[in-house]
Amino acid sequence: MALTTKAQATMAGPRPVVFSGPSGAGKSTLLKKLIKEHENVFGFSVSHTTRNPRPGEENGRDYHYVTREAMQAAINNGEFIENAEFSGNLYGTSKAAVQAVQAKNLICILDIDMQGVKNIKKTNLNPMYISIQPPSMEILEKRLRDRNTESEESLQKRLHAAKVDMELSKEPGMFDVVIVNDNLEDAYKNLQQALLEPFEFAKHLMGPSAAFSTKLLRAAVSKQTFCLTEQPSPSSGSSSASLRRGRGENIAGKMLPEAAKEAASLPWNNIRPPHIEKHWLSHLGPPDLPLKDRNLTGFLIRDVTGAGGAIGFTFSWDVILQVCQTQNTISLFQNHWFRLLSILILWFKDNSLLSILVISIFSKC
Ligand SMILES: Nc1nc2c(ncn2[C@@H]2O[C@H](COP(=O)(O)OP(=O)(O)O)[C@@H](O)[C@H]2O)c(=O)[nH]1
Ligand SMILES: Nc1ncnc2c1ncn2[C@@H]1O[C@H](COP(=O)(O)OP(=O)(O)O)[C@@H](O)[C@H]1O
Repeated sequence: MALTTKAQATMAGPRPVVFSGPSGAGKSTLLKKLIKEHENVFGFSVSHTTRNPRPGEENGRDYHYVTREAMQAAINNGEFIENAEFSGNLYGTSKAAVQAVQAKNLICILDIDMQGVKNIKKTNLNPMYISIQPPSMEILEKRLRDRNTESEESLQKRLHAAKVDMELSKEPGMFDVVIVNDNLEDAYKNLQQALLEPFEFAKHLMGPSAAFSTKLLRAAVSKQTFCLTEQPSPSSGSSSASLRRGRGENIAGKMLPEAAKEAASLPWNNIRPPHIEKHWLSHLGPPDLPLKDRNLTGFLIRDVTGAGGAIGFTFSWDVILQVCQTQNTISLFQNHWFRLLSILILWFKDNSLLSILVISIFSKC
């Protein structure tokens, strides 16, 4: 057995995660906790701002604190992915800030306001969007007052912006996940669930190989499409063969042999919690969605067929099967010649384009 994913060539790194929500909703509180607990997985995109640092904030860690002139010059120079005016100050995400996180192969977390969300949607960053909302305006105001960081004027501006934000965030499709931060523990649990569910499953599958799981988590969170297989079988020989050919470097690198060993020793029943399976399958889109309209940017593959080792292949046999099942072309795969042809192609050519071509041609049959 093996687990693998492969990113589409156009993806620069793991898929980022955007956090937005009214000032005082609890974004920083939740983000700091998340990043602290998973520092090998998530990295914070340090924005630029013209506002003054608050006590305890650090230049370069919380924000890059700059003058309006310097920031405007950098914006004019094309150094920013997005920027916005909020409560009388400029804020912006520089290209360098995101690149710095992605260069470490971490999932980049952005904390931006609603204007930022709208502007990011016009870029090709393709993040997951999470909205953190307060339980009510009254509670938001109390938290902002208790935080004791704002003047009355700044507080009023934030409360005004919060009303607009809370309305806009209800727009369908604006966010992938909305978390109401009432009880902090519950909100954090929900956040973890949204981000880490694939990871939990992977951990369950992979056992205690933390380093591998971490890599898998990154892969899992950043890919939009996951494929599950039908029939587990305890074959891991083919995977190690692929490994020996040095094809396992993509996500798991040197940890793969260890992971494969662990996985081989796991019992085969009881490894697919149904709710997680449903969650993953939902990423494939509705069954009648044509292949070309699916957001097939990557796969998490369980190689259970013994048909060539999923490691290193963009599309293993089971993935093709899964994709085609959703397209009702399953009968195709009952054709032994086609099976043989696809296995041969996958075995000899680690070439995703060719696989896509084969799938496309045959799925139209
Ligand atoms: N568009 C955009 N908004 C940002 C950026 N950095 C921070 N913000 C937003 O600016 C707003 C004010 O942030 P801040 O002054 O730290 O106050 P706080 O949210 O009350 O802690 C928040 O809604 C942040 O999400 C950025 O780079 N771009
Ligand atoms: N669930 C919660 N219950 C009570 N207080 C909270 C909760 N979440 C955050 N806070 C507090 O509310 C204030 C605003 O949170 P913060 O993380 O600074 O919000 P944001 O980053 O969205 O502006 C902080 O003082 C924080 O300690």
